[in-house]
Amino acid sequence: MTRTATIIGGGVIGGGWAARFLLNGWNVQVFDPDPQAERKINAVLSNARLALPALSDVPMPVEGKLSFHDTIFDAVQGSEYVQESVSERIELKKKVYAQLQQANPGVLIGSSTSGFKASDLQEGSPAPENIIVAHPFNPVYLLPLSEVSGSPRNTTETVERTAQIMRDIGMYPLVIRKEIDAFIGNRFLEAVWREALWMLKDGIATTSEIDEAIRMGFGLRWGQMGLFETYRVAGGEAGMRHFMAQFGPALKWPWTKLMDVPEFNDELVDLVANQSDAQSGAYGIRELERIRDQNLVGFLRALKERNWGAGKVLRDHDAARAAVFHAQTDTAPKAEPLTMAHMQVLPGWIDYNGHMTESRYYFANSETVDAFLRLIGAGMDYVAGGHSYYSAETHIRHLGEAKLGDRLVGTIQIISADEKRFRSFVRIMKGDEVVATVEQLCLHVDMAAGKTVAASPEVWANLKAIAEGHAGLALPEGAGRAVGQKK
Ligand SMILES: NC(=O)C1=CN([C@@H]2O[C@H](COP(=O)(O)OP(=O)(O)OC[C@H]3O[C@@H](n4cnc5c(N)ncnc54)[C@H](O)[C@@H]3O)[C@@H](O)[C@H]2O)C=CC1
Ligand SMILES: C[N+](C)(C)CC(=O)CC(=O)[O-]
Repeated sequence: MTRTATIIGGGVIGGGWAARFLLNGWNVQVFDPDPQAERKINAVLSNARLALPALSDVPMPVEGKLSFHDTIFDAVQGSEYVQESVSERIELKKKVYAQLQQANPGVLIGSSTSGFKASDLQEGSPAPENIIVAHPFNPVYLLPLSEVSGSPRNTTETVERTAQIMRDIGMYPLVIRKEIDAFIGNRFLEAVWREALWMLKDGIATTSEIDEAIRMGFGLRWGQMGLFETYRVAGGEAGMRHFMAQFGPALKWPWTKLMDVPEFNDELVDLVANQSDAQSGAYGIRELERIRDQNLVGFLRALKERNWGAGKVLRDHDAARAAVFHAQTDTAPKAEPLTMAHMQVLPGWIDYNGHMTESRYYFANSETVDAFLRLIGAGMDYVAGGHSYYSAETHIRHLGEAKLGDRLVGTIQIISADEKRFRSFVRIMKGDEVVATVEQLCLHVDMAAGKTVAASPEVWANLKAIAEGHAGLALPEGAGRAVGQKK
């Protein structure tokens, strides 16, 4: 059954949450009194639709339904979880909770607050145990971190339930073990922000120079190793102890002005805003958001490739969603082509003609055949034992078009098989339409010897059972055809 989340406050952060829930298949019910809220959320959603699916290697869930409501009462009906993202004013947040808890007693409320502790937010509530902090980072639809911070009034179950909801939408819940203002991320960022303001105020650097110092250097390191792992490496072979011995004394040197806060006045605002306009004013905000998103997708893809940091979260989320599709594949012989793979045309699969690029048809065949090999017992364990199937010949026919977001299914029919080979006919289906067929000959090889040999008795028995099931099927139209022009 489709799950439902309520978003109260549809600004920068509420819009990002709405996109993350929707693209992960949840229905989303929004309340925001701003008449522009619907337009703004749709603008965020358009950017998110381009970015989030580009991180996925398995089909995205079917997008949930987005609805806008005139009252908090309506917006929270039938909802399993509320993400509150109204402006950072504690009285406003508490007023919203009172209305939510009256309309839907027992509903779990996560707050996006950047700094209020859960115990502050819970004050005066009849059900404080159902209010917790789930603090995200912008853009919420791409960055996985959600700082989950409860008070002693929250039960362990509530904390875990919140964390699980975050995981369900592909996030990384970092449960904060001790209640503090601003949690971990913002406590850290606030220190950096103060130092940057001091450098501007003292005329040491411009906004642009400070940004270059970050993005040309340590910012790149932080995104993949954080602070401590980075410094451990900086200690050389002696690691962290050597690093501490070398740089520990600097803690007492006047490197930072952390204890002091620059006076916040119009002069400071003008200084920062004018320099920022000069630095980045040539771009519109939505344009900057798209540039940021594309860069983040590239970084995150690189991390995913290495199964490292935030990239590991992406892989785990893919694996959880892939399990749903695996449950919809065939697991036993039958007298029909077997459904082996479910795919979705993702942004990186599109070519300059605006449709699925040709190499992805080969990929779609590989996904289908690899799943088939796992089914007959020739998966990765078998390969680790030194035997595998290699493809010897492949013929792809393009019969239709697949466009961004299309959902594809790969079916396989075994045309012939013996102990040393099989000839397969894969249909790449979009609904009932066959968009491509891929005919292939695969040979069973001894990988060390580099030659064709008979498959193990178990693998051959499984393959034979499927081939016998398909023996009565007609030779598919197009099978055995050579490449050529019709006369
Ligand atoms: N902007 C950021 O970088 C981040 C902000 N946050 C937190 O997220 C929350 C929201 O911040 P932003 O989205 O940046 O602010 P925003 O100003 O973009 O959006 C706030 C939204 O709340 C709406 N609102 C005001 N009163 C309301 C009410 N009674 N009911 C429903 N909606 C109401 C406003 O109309 C507005 O659309 C804050 O608690 C903030 O600290 C958390 C992480 C990052
Ligand atoms: C500036 N901010 C305090 C609202 C930032 C955050 O809360 C997290 C972020 O996205 O940097």
